Amino acid sequence: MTVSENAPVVLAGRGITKAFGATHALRGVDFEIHAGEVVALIGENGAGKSTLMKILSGVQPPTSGTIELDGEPITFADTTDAVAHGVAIVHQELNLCPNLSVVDNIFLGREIASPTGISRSQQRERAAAALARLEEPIDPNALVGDLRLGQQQLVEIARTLVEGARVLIMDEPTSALSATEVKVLFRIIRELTADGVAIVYISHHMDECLEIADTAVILRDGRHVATAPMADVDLPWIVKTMAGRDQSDLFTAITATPGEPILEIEDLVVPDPANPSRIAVDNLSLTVREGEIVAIYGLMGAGRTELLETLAGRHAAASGRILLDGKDVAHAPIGERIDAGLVLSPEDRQADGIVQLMSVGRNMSLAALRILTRNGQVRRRQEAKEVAHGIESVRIKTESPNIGITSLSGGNQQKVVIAKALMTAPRMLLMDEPTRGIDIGAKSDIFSTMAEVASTKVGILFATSELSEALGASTRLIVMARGRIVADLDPRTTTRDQVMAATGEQITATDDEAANSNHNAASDTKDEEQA
Ligand SMILES: Nc1ncnc2c1ncn2[C@@H]1O[C@H](COP(=O)(O)OP(=O)(O)OP(=O)(O)O)[C@@H](O)[C@H]1O
Repeated sequence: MTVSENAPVVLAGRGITKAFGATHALRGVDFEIHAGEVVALIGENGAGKSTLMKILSGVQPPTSGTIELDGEPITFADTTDAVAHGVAIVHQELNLCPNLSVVDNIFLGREIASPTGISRSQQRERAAAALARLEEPIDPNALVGDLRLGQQQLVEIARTLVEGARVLIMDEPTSALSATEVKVLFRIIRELTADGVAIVYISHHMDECLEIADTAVILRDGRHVATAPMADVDLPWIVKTMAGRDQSDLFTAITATPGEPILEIEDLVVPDPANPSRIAVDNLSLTVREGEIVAIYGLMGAGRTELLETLAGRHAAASGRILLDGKDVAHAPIGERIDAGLVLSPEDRQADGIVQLMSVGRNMSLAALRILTRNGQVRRRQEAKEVAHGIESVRIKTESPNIGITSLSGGNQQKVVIAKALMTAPRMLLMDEPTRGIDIGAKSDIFSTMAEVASTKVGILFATSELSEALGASTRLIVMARGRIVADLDPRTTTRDQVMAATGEQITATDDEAANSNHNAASDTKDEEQA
C-alpha cells in the first residue's frame, strides 16, 4: 500500500509536550498523518505512544504544543468534540461498560434520537451492520461483560466504525484477537484507507506494523526519533531505533532439565464458565515437572484460559484431580493454592490483574502478603526490597513504587502483574498470555526470567497465541483444541507448520491424516520474530 505523495496532512501535532508532575511523557514531539495513510507508531513500553494519541484525540490536553486539523490549529474540548471533527480512538484499555449490551456500548454517549426517545431499532441495525463487517457473530443484545476479551475488542472497533471517522487511532487493537480476526481487521483497514481514512496503528507486533503500515514513526523516551517509509526499513532497524541499542536475542537458552512432577492434572473436566452447557476443558490430563516450561498453544476457544483459571482456583472443575506436589488442591480456595505455590498471572490485566486504586508496589505485593506478614504485621522493609527487585528484574518503567498503578503505561502495568505472581515464590507458575502489550525488549526480559525461574526447579505452564513464543520460549509444547490436548511436542524439533496442522486437526482431519501432513511440513521458521 502506498499513499499518494500529494495526499494532504489531515491531523498533526506540533511540538507536543506532556508533563505529569515531574514525569515528561512527551517532549516536543512533531507528528503528522496524511489522508489514506497508515502510520505505525512504535516505541518501547512507556515511550509515550498512548499519551500522544490521547492528546490528538481530545482525551487530554497537551502541556504545550498545538494540534492541527486540515492545516488549521484546533483545540478539542473532549473526545466527543474530537469525534465530531472526525478523530476517533480505539483504546488499549478497553473502555466498555460490562453491564450494558453490545449495542448500548456502541452508541453510548451518541445515541440515535427518535421522536419518542432513543431509536433502538436503528441503533441495533447499525450495530449489527458494523459487527457483520467484522465478520463476528456477536449478538448485539448480549451483555459486554459476557463476551471474551477478543470480542470486547471487536465491539470497541465496531464503535469506531459506526462513528465514521476520518482519522482512526488504534492502540493495540489486536492484543486479544485471533489470527483470523486480525486478517479481517486488516481488510477493513485497507477498505478504510482506500476511502481516504487515515489510521494510526500502535502495536508491539512488529510483523503487523510491517504488513499494514505505510510509514513508521518511532518514539523513544517521549521524543520523536525517526519517521521512515515502511518499505525502506526492516525489523532489526526498527528494534534498534526504538530501543536506542542493539537487542540481544529474543529467546534465552533454557538450561533447566526436567525433575520431579510438580503439577499432575488427571481427567479434568471444566464446564465453560460463560455457558455451562458447553465443556471448556474435556477430560484433560497433563503432568508438568520441575524445570519444565510448557507452552499451551491453541486457537481462540481452545480452552487454554479456562484450564489455567481452573488450576488457579477461579472456576470449579466438574470432575478430575489437580495434584500439586502430590497433594490434591482441586477444591482448595485460591489463597491456599497460592500458599501451596500455584499462582496465575492472568490474561485480562484490567479486570483480574491489578487494583486500580493502589500503588505499583502495593499491587506487586498483593498476592505475597501472607509470606510478607509476621505476627499480623506486613514486613514493610522486606516488601520494599522485594518490590524494588521485581521492578528491576522485569524492567518496570516507573518513577517510584509509590505512584498509582494507573499512571503506568499499559505494558508496564502488565509487567507489574507478572512481577506480582513472581513475588509469591511459586512452585508452579501459570501465565496466561504473559507478553500481551509488552515491547520486544521487555519480552526478552520476561523469557529470560522464565528460564531463570525454571532453573530453580519451578514449573511453568503458559498460554500463548504467539506461535514463535510457544516454540522459542518453551521446553515442551502442548497444543489444545476444543478443550483437549491434541499434540504434545518437543519445540526443538517441531516446525510452525506441524503446530498449525495439530491445531486444525480436530476440525479438518483425523489423527492419521494430521500426522501424515506433519511429515510434509516445511522447514522450521520458528525464530523469525528474533531481532
Ligand atoms: N496519568 C498519568 N499520570 C502520570 N504519568 C503518566 C500518566 N499517563 C502516562 N504517564 C507516563 O507517561 C509515560 C508514557 O506513557 P504512555 O502510556 O504514553 O506509553 P506507551 O508508549 O503508550 O507505552 P505502552 O507500550 O506500555 O502502552 C510513562 O512513563 C507513563 O508512566
